[in-house]
Amino acid sequence: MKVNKNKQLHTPLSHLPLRPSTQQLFATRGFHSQQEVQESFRSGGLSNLAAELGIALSEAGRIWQELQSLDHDAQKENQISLTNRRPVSAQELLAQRPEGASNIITFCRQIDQMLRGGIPLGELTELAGSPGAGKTQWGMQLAVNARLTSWTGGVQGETCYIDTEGSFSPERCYDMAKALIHHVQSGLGRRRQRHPYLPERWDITPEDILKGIYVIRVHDNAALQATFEGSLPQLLRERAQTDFPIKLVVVDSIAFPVRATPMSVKGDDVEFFVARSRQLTVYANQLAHLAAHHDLAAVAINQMTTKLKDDGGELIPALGESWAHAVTTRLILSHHRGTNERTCTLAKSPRLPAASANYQVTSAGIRGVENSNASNSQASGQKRALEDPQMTN
Ligand SMILES: Nc1ncnc2c1ncn2[C@@H]1O[C@H](COP(=O)(O)OP(=O)(O)OP(=O)(O)O)[C@@H](O)[C@H]1O
Repeated sequence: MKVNKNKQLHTPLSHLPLRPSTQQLFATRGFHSQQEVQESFRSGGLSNLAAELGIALSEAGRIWQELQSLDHDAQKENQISLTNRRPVSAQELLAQRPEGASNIITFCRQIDQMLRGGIPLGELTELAGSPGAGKTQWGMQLAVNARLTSWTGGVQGETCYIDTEGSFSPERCYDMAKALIHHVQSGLGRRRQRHPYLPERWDITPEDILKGIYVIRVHDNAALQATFEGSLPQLLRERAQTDFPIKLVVVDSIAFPVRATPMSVKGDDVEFFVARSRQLTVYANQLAHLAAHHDLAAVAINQMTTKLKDDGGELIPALGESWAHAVTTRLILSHHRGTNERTCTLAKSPRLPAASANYQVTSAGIRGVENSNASNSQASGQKRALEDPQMTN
């Protein structure tokens, strides 16, 4: 049994937001503080911790990682509390919401309804899907849509597109931008009959839209880290005071560099896994922080992986549980074989019910599928452009 050496200096494990099964394990094996767990790890790595807890190495890795992510959250909370110690009521938080659109329209009516307006600003959204589901098409379409003006229900912003796979296509973006302008322009005449204050035309070219999409190509994890810590925050600051601040950051994909680049850790696979999960938690926190601080939508594109089960395999988003916990909203894209129809499923949201809606990839970009039986949006409430059937399809 482990002896409690320095209890008074450290928060008891029972006071930490750990999973009940982890709490119980620590209690039965005589671990009372984080310090004791760290000492066990330092003296012989995960295998020592696993032996002292009487569990498998992989389980010890998971528990170690659970503790590490708490450390990171605590650091972040400390940073925040240095600048803002006053509790804020929920009513104040609601009143502090910035004016104007708070979502990036997806251009698919049913998906916008499902998400109550589109991809939310101020938080991290994950788009996960199997190869060919249209993830990159989504990333580019959102980048184009982010430029929509406030009078079309848009957020009137620019995009930073972090391309880790080399799949960003300026030609495809150009086509989408052209189609978007055409779509807005062609509906304007009719809209002006009801809303005469609207301008006669949207004075913009596809080139203007492309100029507002900043692409950062990164080839490995080190470059991604440097981007999150340097060039991305710098770009956000530079654009913040302009008429078109960055309103969307797309990482396409977050999985590729993290899964492909070996982490600089010594030891076995479990330590590698722990280092990777920790790195992902840091990325998720950085993206969430930038999203909240700059009131932008952070979109991380993720791949799918097969989880082996007794009765076969199940396709789930890659990168594991701690990443899944860190994202605010999770959307899963799937492709119906033999058709162009695809489904977007809202798999995780802190405020919306689970739902799904269909979409297709067309030459003009991502578009909705009207009257689709497969659509199952339970969400009600529409916003701005959604009230106008001209804007989404
Ligand atoms: N100009 C276009 N017109 C119509 N469909 C297109 C066009 N360009 C791409 N697509 C369709 O988009 C799909 C590929 O989308 P995308 O590259 O976004 O997939 P992905 O989910 O990112 O895949 P991966 O994980 O392999 O990168 C294909 O089905 C392709 O046919």
